Amino acid sequence: MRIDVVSIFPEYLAPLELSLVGKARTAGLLDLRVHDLRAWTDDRHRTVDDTPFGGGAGMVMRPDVWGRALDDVLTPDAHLLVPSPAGTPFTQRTAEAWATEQHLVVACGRYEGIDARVVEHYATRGRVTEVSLGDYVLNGGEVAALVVVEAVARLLPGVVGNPESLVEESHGAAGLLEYPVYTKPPSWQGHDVPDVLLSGHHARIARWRRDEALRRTAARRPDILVALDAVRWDRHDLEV
Ligand SMILES: Nc1ncccc1[N+](=O)[O-]
Repeated sequence: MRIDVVSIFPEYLAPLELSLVGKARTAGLLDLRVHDLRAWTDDRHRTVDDTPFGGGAGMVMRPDVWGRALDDVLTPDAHLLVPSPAGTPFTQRTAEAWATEQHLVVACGRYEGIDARVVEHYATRGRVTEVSLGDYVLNGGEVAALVVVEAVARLLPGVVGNPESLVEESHGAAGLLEYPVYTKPPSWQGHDVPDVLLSGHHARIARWRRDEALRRTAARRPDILVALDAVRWDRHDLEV
């Protein structure tokens, strides 16, 4: 998979050189390219923004600079992603879908955003998705780019050492939150590991883990339970 990220702060994406994503790149599983949007400016001051039509505070990123950048970076099968608080929510399901793509291009906007005609124009030529991490305002799309790249890259075959570890996760296939995890020592600061986990009784352990996932999800994310109408569970299991 190839991922291009375009930003006026390319150094913001430096953490992607590290760890998991770094390994994926050296293993040739991920071709990640980070670009400085200012490389496509056409003036001495390397200007990327201007005042908004219709007035209002802040600045808007110019369509012509983004157009030259995206014309260079996009390929016919690319999916253009534009992080924005006005985007559609990014979830594990989104990450799974995008992990099967050939080419993702992330356009990181700053200021008040990118001139709307950029999304409009490229939507006529290929797939474009305005995507949101959540209902809060960041100063730009770079943090979202880091999140999207990590969430997608870790799903690429061969990137995570043990694919099994991708299975039992929060927001995994069942959509529930993950159960609590423990390791040695069996007792720490007066807190003991639940006995069932030391029992070696796999069926009971699996049941306990499922119950804990349901309990946590009901307590912290009832919205997920409501959405998971397909989940077969009895309320009495939850004892909540
Ligand atoms: N929440 C956001 N704020 C600014 C830019 C991008 C954002 N996002 O969620 O992708």
